[in-house]
Amino acid sequence: MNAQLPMLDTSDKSRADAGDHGRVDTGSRPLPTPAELRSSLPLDTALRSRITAQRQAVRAILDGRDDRMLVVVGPCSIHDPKAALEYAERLAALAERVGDRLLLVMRVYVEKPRTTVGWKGLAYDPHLDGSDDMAHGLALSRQLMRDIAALGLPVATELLQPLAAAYFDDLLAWAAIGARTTESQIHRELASGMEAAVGFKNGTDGGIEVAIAAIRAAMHAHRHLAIDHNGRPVMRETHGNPHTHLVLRGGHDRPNHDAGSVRASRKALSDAGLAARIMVDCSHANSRKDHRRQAEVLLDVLAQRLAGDDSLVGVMIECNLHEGKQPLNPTALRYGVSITDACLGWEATADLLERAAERLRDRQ
Ligand SMILES: O=C[C@H](O)[C@H](O)COP(=O)(O)O
Ligand SMILES: C=C(OP(=O)(O)O)C(=O)O
Repeated sequence: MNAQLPMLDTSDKSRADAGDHGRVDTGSRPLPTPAELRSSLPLDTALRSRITAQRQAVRAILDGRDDRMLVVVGPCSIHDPKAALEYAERLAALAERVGDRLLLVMRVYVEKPRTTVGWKGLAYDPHLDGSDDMAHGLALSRQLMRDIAALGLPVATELLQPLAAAYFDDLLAWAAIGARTTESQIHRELASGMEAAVGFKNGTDGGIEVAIAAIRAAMHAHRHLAIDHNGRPVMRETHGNPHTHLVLRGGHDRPNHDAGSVRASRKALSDAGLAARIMVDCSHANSRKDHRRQAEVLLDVLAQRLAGDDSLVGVMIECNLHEGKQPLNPTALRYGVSITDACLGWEATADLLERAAERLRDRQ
């Protein structure tokens, strides 16, 4: 019990020492703490209240107190803050036009999970060149989310690296835990401490059981290991998040937005004693990775909703200023085009959402 612990050597030299497999850990670069970044990019009282109101609006839809549909829409990933802000300005104007029937929340995805390897997002590699200037990436991400929230648009993101969440989670109205991390206890703990509502994607194989288990886990209070805003390790206590839900994204090229799959998901939720609230991701395996098919998926979900399925509380759409995707070549990038998954273009999405709002109005 009283054994002497070795003194910790935190010098760069120690970090660069060779491991026993003969390879070197190439070192580390210090980053600002979340507290430091938050104080250099603070939220004023008006913005704080606005974000509280945005979160309440999302929760009201999930609780069935507001019969509008939640629409999480925006680029697959953000790589150019200027284009993202132009997108946000257009979306904020559209949100006003359809706001009686749809609550638009912008995807501001700054962390990307990769199937194997690839560019990991603005927060990690903002110069898109492998230099991984994370201090700049985290600051850019926070600043962009703050600018978008200030436009009046609720902000959504995928929470991937739990350590990154504290840099921007005070700005979020909605968050996703992705298909590759829904089964992770660490992400369930993270979701259990979030103020924002959290959607859990079904697994990449299409299985919804992992998401249902995740919802149950995140509803509970947890104690877990974490780093506080000042960078200190802490035992964190979470309160449990009552505003979580299932996101159907299909799996292995098999969609799961059809009425049969939605019915089966509703039953599985109810068998687990959970509220039937489902969002359909119109992209990924539901579109069979063909971005144009997102329109068909959305119209199918809308038809189910109009036929009386109120468990369908929301949809997700991957959309950018311009359609499609492009390879990541930092010296030859087309403005407003995705460098990760292919997206619908702005006009097609705006038209689709105007039509969706119109149909929902007709039902009233
Ligand atoms: O939504 C984005 C992608 O589908 C996800 O990040 C996986 O990307 P990858 O298969 O290209 O790595
Ligand atoms: C990575 C994403 O989705 P999924 O986790 O469903 O693959 C995404 O929505 O960007």
